[in-house]
Amino acid sequence: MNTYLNINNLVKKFGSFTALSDISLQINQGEFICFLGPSGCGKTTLLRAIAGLDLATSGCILQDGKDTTFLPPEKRDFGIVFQSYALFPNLTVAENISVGLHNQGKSVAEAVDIVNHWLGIIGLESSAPKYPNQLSGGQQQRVALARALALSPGLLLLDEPLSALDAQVRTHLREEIRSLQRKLGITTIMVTHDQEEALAMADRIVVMNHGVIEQVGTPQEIYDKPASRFVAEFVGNMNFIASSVISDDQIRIAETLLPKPKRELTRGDMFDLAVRPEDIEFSNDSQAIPVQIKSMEFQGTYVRTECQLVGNMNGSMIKVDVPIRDVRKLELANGEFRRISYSDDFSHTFPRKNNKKSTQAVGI
Ligand SMILES: Nc1ncnc2c1ncn2[C@@H]1O[C@H](COP(=O)(O)OP(=O)(O)OP(=O)(O)O)[C@@H](O)[C@H]1O
Repeated sequence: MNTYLNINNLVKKFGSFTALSDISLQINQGEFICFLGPSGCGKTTLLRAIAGLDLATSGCILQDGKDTTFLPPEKRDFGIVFQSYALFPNLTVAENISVGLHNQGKSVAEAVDIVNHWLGIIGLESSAPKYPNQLSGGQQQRVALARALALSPGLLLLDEPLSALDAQVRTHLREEIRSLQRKLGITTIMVTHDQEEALAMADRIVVMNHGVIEQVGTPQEIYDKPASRFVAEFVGNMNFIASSVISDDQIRIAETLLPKPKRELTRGDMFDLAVRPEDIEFSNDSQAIPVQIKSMEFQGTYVRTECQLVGNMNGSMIKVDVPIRDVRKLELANGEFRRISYSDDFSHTFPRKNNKKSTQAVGI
């Protein structure tokens, strides 16, 4: 695959504060990449460095083989869409889309053709003479997208483009953006703090925290094989169950002894066993872990139960998601004592956060 954007050892400082610390990342031609992370992790700063809106302190950025690290934005080849629609309020929809085209030296006739083409793609042909304040948020964001794409950039940058929209419009527009991006084959980077959005849209997700990259991977890799405790905590739901290694082949969770996972764990280690709620099941196996069901919440396609480990009644809850068709078979009820099990293939181990000697279960 061709690398389109090559970011090497990028550092960005604001005074003495390091917003980006030694970021290296390769993005392939045509990929849809999401920068995902909590507020303040540096994702917008990285996007702005790529756009030239904030210059990097050190490191380099190559776009299509050309060093763009210190080029001003107007010398770079990208289109950008911001969270706030950033349309010119005094220009019509058609004029908003054509602004950059005139700057690019297109004739009036060429610009009209291009504008009509994009109005057709975003389904707003009849809105050409309207002003931005006569459009809904979703429509304005479509116009902003058309304006960015009308210039045929090599790179599309999207800075939380959906976060100001209501849930239904957001889901609809994310499908539209993704299918348009696939059709055009344009390399795209989207900043988001919404993990669902990233999991649904991205070819690869770059998970960031405190100015560093924690993990780069496909949505499935990020979800199934979180590379760090931070990723495991940030993406999806995860139980962290306090465990300890008591012998060469056994671990202990509360009062239950279980086979030791086939991982680098040695006798005496205290660790958290991380398991997603959907990867735990209620089991009739007498070796499984005894719990008491403390709450049940109907969630449509599944029921989320919160369970407490028997023998550790002060510990935090373990969440178990039961598919609705199993709920009927299992006849679960609040307050009941049951057993739960998990598979080693769908569990992870992380060093105990506050490495105290304890058998308390830590749920999220
Ligand atoms: N111009 C600036 N001057 C000083 N500090 C800044 C500046 N811009 C960003 N920062 C700091 O750099 C860090 C990263 O900011 P950034 O906007 O990249 O975060 P983010 O991950 O995009 O968060 P959010 O989702 O809240 O926008 C933050 O701590 C922020 O306060």
